[in-house]
Amino acid sequence: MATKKKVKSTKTKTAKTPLKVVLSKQQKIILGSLLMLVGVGLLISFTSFFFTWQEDQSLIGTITEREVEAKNLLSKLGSGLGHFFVYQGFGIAAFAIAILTTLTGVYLFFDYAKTQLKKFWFWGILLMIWLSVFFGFFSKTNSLLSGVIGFEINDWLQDYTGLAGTVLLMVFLAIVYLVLRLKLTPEKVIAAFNKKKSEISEDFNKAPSTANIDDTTTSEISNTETISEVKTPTSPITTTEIPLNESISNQVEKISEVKETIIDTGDFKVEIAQEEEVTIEVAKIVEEKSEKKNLSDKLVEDFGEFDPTLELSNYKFPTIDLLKDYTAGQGITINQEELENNKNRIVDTLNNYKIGIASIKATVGPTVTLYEIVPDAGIRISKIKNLEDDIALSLAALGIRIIAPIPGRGTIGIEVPNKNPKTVSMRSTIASPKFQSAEMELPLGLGKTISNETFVVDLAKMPHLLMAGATGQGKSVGLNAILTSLLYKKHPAEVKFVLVDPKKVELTLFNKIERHFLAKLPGDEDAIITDTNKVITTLNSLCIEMDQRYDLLKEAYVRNIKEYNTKFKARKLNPNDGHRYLPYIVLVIDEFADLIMTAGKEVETPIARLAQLARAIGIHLIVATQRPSVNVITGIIKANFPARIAFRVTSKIDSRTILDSGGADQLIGRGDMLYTQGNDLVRIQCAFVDTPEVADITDFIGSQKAYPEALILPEYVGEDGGTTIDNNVSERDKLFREAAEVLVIAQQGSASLLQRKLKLGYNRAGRIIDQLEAAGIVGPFEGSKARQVYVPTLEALNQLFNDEGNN
Ligand SMILES: Nc1ncnc2c1ncn2[C@@H]1O[C@H](COP(=O)(O)OP(=O)(O)OP(=O)(O)O)[C@@H](O)[C@H]1O
Repeated sequence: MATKKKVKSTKTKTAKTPLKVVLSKQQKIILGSLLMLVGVGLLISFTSFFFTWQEDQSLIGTITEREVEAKNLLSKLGSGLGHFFVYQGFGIAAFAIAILTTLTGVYLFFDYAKTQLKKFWFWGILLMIWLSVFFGFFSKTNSLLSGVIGFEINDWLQDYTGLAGTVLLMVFLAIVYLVLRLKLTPEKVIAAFNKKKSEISEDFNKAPSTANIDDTTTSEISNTETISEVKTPTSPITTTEIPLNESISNQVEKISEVKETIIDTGDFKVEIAQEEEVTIEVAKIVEEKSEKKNLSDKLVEDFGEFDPTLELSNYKFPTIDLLKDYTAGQGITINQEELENNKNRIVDTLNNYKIGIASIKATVGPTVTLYEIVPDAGIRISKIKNLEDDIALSLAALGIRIIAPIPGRGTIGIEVPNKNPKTVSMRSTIASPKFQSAEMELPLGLGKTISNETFVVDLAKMPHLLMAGATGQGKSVGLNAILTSLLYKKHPAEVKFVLVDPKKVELTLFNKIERHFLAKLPGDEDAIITDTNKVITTLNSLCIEMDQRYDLLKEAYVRNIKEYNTKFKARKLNPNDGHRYLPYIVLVIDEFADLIMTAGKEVETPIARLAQLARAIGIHLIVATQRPSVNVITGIIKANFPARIAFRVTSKIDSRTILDSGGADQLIGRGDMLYTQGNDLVRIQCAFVDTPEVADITDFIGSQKAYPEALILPEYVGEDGGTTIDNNVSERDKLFREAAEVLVIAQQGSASLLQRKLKLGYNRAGRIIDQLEAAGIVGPFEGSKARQVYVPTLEALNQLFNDEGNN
């Protein structure tokens, strides 16, 4: 329950951009020492005031004059402070102010958690007021005891409730204090009282009882050892043994005098010490207090929750004015004439096909207007759907989309593009309350829906996003809008990007925030990956990171990154055991088609693995492609990317590949897009963020203090660890060179190709392939796929052999 509450509170904390003043370590030390000295100064001046106030009294009013001499140890300042806090204020209780100020200084100086300090101040001030009122009873004998405030409150209370009433009220307040502050309960008081009582009675009884016991031991039998030595075959000896161990002695309140008892055994007499009138009073069992606070709670109390943002605690989120307002403050304007015309054309067209309309309603969006039609009873929906092209023709507009029926509304929607589409600026999306108050892990402000609502989705819930769109339709702008959203909402400690940009131009601006927001491979210079081979290494490295994160989650007994981080923040996971705060990792791949074409399975396999498993551990994928064909967006990729964005594509087939339905081919471009998360399609006008704006944002972030380096991903050592065969030229097969030429020409490192072309047996071909690998001509074994050929042309191969010959 308690943890639940905590989670909630941290949630709200992260949702709002923090505004609290955070002091640096140096500032804390300076302020702390200043407060400590002020506190000590107050202590000196108050103490001194008690001895000198009468002499200094005459100075009041003239205290600002330099010639005047005060007796207080802190001179006029001390006398003034004493007069203000002690005489005019709270009397002797004013010392609380001096003590609390000193304490505050100590807390700041040593950077202790502030929660305890707040409690000290709260209770300290209350106690001070109570004491000054209490001393008000005695202020007639000494006016300094209560100060003016204490006296006045006491006097006021006595006027209204009389002396008895005031005393009762003060007693009540004292009880409240004792119960709430010192957690005193009647049981505790009684237990303490009983303990004291038993201690006293024990002390009291000790002297005579020991004397008696001594007597008996010296006489005959006094302990069990001696009794066991006594052989008593016939009649058993009744012995009363009282183990006087410590715990019982505490509980036994009263043991009366011990006296000698004589037991007749027949043969001889045994005298044992026996206590007379043993009355055992068992003290009330005091429930052992169960320790409510474990180590983590104590750590949190002392140091506060772990704050991942502490290292960059002065980090400033980008300001809204870095973004341009493309609407120039204007919202959507409704063109009544256009609406009327479109409505008439729709009605006429449908009437031509004998479809009557019961009602029609228009919702004007930034780029399209939705006309919702309720057809007359008995009209088949498929009939309207089939008329899509005819309606489009009669409206003479590109990008008509018919939604029949609109899910959950029971109407038929016809989306008609506006004559003057409006740009939705990123600024309005970021500034919208919906985005600002979004309590999401990774909120993305994508743009505005047809009903002009800002559309915000959580990438963490998607959990991966596939984007497609023909060239120039707004894909890059969309990617920038996504990255901008995250930059406006997330601290560098909370999210890291892995950017793959084969086009080498789209994402370069983000290089400036490398040490804030990017992750890269160990030893790499650039964080933004443009080379296909590096993409493979990066993806595999992310798979290792994923596996490591799963191990951490398993050890922490949690199911996902959110629970893990909450537990880590509550200091329940020990960093010495390898636990660390886990930032979200967002992998962005622009131009996925290029990658699949060049690296195929090598890219597809780790992507599919990440997409399948990475959601729980906070790695999310955004994959964009120009060519949404089935050999790029394969079944396995599609199955793991339920969230998809389609900008305008060129054919219905492409639309089906990306969305599993048509529609994307009917869009009008320029950021007009369809979004689906597995069920409904939502038409959105993507927020527009231009390159200069992105540059301003990255400049703004890049100019701030950063981490020493980008987040370093785990090292991935590929299977190309080298073959066991030495690159020994003399031991090479006679057909080595020919084989190399065959493979370089075919650009395919397969043994079966050699078998066919050179008419070799399987074993010999395999051996030659190994030798070629050792020589660095072909890549390592890659399962069912042919090995890569590292030498691109025959010229290069000749060069390689020449170099070898020269060495
Ligand atoms: N949301 C939008 N609002 C208004 N205009 C847009 C929007 N998105 C894109 N555009 C316009 O379309 C142009 C091309 O967009 P963008 O560069 O994003 O296309 P693209 O799909 O990434 O193209 P390519 O695949 O060739 O890189 C932009 O320069 C801009 O003028």
